[in-house]
Amino acid sequence: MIGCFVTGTDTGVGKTLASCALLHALAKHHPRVVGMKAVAAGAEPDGQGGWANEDTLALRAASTLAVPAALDNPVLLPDPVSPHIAARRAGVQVTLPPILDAYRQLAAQADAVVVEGAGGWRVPLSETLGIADLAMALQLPVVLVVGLKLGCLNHALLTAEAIRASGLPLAGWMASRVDPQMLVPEENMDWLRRQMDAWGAPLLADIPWQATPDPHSVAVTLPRGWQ
Ligand SMILES: Nc1ncnc2c1ncn2[C@@H]1O[C@H](COP(=O)(O)OP(=O)(O)OP(=O)(O)O)[C@@H](O)[C@H]1O
Ligand SMILES: C[C@H](N)[C@H](N)CCCCCC(=O)O
Ligand SMILES: [Mg+2]
Repeated sequence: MIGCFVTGTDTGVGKTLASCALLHALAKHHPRVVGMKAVAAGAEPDGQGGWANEDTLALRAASTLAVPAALDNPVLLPDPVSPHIAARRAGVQVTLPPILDAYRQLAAQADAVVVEGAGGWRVPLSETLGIADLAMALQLPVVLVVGLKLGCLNHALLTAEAIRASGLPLAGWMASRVDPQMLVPEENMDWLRRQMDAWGAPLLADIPWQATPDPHSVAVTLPRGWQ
């Protein structure tokens, strides 16, 4: 069973796009791939009389294994805010055991599981629990998505350092060119690439700015081993 945990330098940097691309790529050689949005903050009508999170729906569309919502999105919080606040507002205490149980059930059925975090590495899930704790409990290699924009160099290095401190392997990183107006993007990429190389983290994808995000077009660019 292949698994990874996708984190980012921030919220809104392209983790969902990157996770869907990983699923499409892995599906080329692994018949049963599934995405997991362990903790989702924000829900929309699902068109079937219920509620669903848009990241969960995107991951589901990129998965080849259909599973109950309790497995691919064990925690769904209505408000699109930090999960610890969304949970408090919903009267929910986010704890690890139900999430780990859902992950184990997915891992038992799938050849590959891609778990998308929420926001960045240190986002709180409760007063005592955070995204990093979840990644450590899952014991998965981490893929870091860097939203390429002014400020991302600092965020990328801080996040890489924190992942290293957690003891989890940093399997690689992806750049997502979220700001088409960014000045000197290649110079930023060059510095990031050298820093991440020094961390032993290869660049897995350089995702161009896409007016309509297309995970299939990213999947075909991933290195061997991921597809
Ligand atoms: N390379 C890109 N080009 C253009 N738009 C992008 C790119 N990457 C991400 N986006 C857009 O930026 C927005 C945020 O991306 P996305 O939802 O993947 O972020 P995220 O990191 O998954 O955030 P969250 O913490 O909410 O899960 C989306 O509208 C997405 O389509
Ligand atoms: C609601 C949003 N789309 C994400 N799922 C959650 C982002 C939490 C960010 C918290 C923070 O770092 O300030
Ligand atoms: Mg997302």
